[in-house]
Amino acid sequence: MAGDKVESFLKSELKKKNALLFVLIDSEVSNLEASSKLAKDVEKIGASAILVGGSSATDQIEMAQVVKGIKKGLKIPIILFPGNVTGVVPDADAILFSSLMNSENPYFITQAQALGAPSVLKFGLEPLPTAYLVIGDGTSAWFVGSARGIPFEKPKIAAAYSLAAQFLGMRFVYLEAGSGAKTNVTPEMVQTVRHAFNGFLIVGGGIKDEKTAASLVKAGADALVIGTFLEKGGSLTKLEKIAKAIQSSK
Ligand SMILES: CC(C)=CCC/C(C)=C/CC/C(C)=C/CC/C(C)=C/COP(=O)(O)OP(=O)(O)O
Ligand SMILES: O=P(O)(O)OC[C@@H](O)CO
Ligand SMILES: [Mg+2]
Repeated sequence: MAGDKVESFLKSELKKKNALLFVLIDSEVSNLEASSKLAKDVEKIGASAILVGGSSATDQIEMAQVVKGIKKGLKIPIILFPGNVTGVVPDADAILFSSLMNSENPYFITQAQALGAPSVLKFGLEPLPTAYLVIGDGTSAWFVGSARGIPFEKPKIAAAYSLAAQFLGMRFVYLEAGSGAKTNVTPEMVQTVRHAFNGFLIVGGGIKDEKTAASLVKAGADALVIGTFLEKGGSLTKLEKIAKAIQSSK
């Protein structure tokens, strides 16, 4: 079984930087060359991990090639972010081994996990046990994952799921508004979840400016995920400002 290298790395990064930037690379959107360059560039400006995945990334060969290509010369970990069993590929350092706890379809709660687990073991990936909570509706993750989205204005529901995740032994919670979401998870929800949950708190979906990033970190997020901003051609200078806001706002 893979050890706890990535989890320990993230914890030590947290001590140094107080909150972390994760960059999401969608293997379907960026080609290999662009992805490798992007991964190196964001490492330079202080990202702590690269997530690779997509809710409709079903081409396992393409995913595997992107992961292998990005890895060359990269020091920060590559963490798989699977939307299905097809998202489990070799050469990454770890995997968000997630259960979409508020899905209406048991496939996304336990079945994909059972089908994917043998490959996680075979590929030596470090599983990061993650409660993946979809907030709101209308996004790919919400639709593909058959989520009953937690309303943005119901932080207590998100906190109850996070507490349940903790009692189930999960060490990561991911509050997901969905890639390209019009509105991000609110700081109020992050704060309420922070009070209930002791582990590593990831927040993503629709984050594209320093002010929002700072407010989510102040509310208690440990890591923020940014994908669409870069997919849409957002500049690295602006991302660096967001990274600085994340790392100095607690
Ligand atoms: C642990 C294993 C093997 C599988 C987990 C399976 C689960 C819980 C899936 C959750 C549902 C789901 C579809 C999540 C998608 C997460 C994801 C990678 C989102 C980012 O991708 P998008 O950018 O939304 O994808 P598109 O670009 O395809 O819209
Ligand atoms: O693409 P964006 O909106 O940055 O969201 C990132 C991530 O939370 C999506 O799964
Ligand atoms: Mg995408």
